[in-house]
Amino acid sequence: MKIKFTKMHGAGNDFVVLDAVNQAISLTPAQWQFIADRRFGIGADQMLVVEKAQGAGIDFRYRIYNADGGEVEQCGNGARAFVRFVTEKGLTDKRAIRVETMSGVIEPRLEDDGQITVDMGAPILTPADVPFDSHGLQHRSEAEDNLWPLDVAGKTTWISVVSMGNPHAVQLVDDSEAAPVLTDGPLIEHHPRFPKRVNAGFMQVVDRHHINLRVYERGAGETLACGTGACAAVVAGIRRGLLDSPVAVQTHGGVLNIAWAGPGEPVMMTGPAVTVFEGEIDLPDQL
Ligand SMILES: N[C@H](CCC[C@H](N)C(=O)O)C(=O)O
Repeated sequence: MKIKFTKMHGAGNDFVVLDAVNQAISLTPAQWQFIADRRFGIGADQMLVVEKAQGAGIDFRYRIYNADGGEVEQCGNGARAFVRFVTEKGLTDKRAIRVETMSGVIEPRLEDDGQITVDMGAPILTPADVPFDSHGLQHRSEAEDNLWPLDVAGKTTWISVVSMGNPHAVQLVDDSEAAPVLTDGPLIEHHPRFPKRVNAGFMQVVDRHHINLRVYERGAGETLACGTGACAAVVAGIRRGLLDSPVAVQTHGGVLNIAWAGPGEPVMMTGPAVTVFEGEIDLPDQL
């Protein structure tokens, strides 16, 4: 099955983007895994599928698949790549676009300087809605935030839990480069207290307007940047009284700028999106 694709990235978080407006796309998890494979396939952290809108007043729908083949609710860097894609493909002439995802409608906007700002919606802060199973745990209050003790390989790790439509567990570390991202990341991702698994963020506060962040992503492993992870980390840092909006989030792939005015308010994310190359893959029908 021949499929045209566009290879893109947002701050190094890389994507294979498929136009499902002009070609029918219906793949199995094994086929998504094949596309994501960096040796046997194209290689990507996530695959993004751009479709015609389904709801009134909505311009597009976009679906997100992790490298492990699972469909997920939200992708912040992907939302910026989506805007670059539909603009470059001439699928819209709008600068502000309403796009429906599995977790609701977001509003990305192409800025004059080429950066893209996305209204990511308000964070979800009730543990059960993240979802996080807090039963039997005693949280620790820090300013506006509740920190939860997570048993990670016999060690207690205090985490904030935040959903940006997708689940995040954010912990504070002294040095993000020395943080146990590759050892503790998968243990947190698959921790039984996260029924839908979780993205594990490791945040180092540099000052009240700057953090370093690494994220071990659900279904993808450590990525060079995580947009929703940057949003979740800034929300957690502001609630803990450690940060003031706006915050520059330094990731291994570049800087994301996050602003949040407080509970009930949307998180605004600004960052880059780059088209790397176009291609066509002859995808095996049976995998
Ligand atoms: N791995 C994430 C999806 C992609 C999120 C990340 N790439 C972003 O930019 O937000 C999850 O399973 O929730």
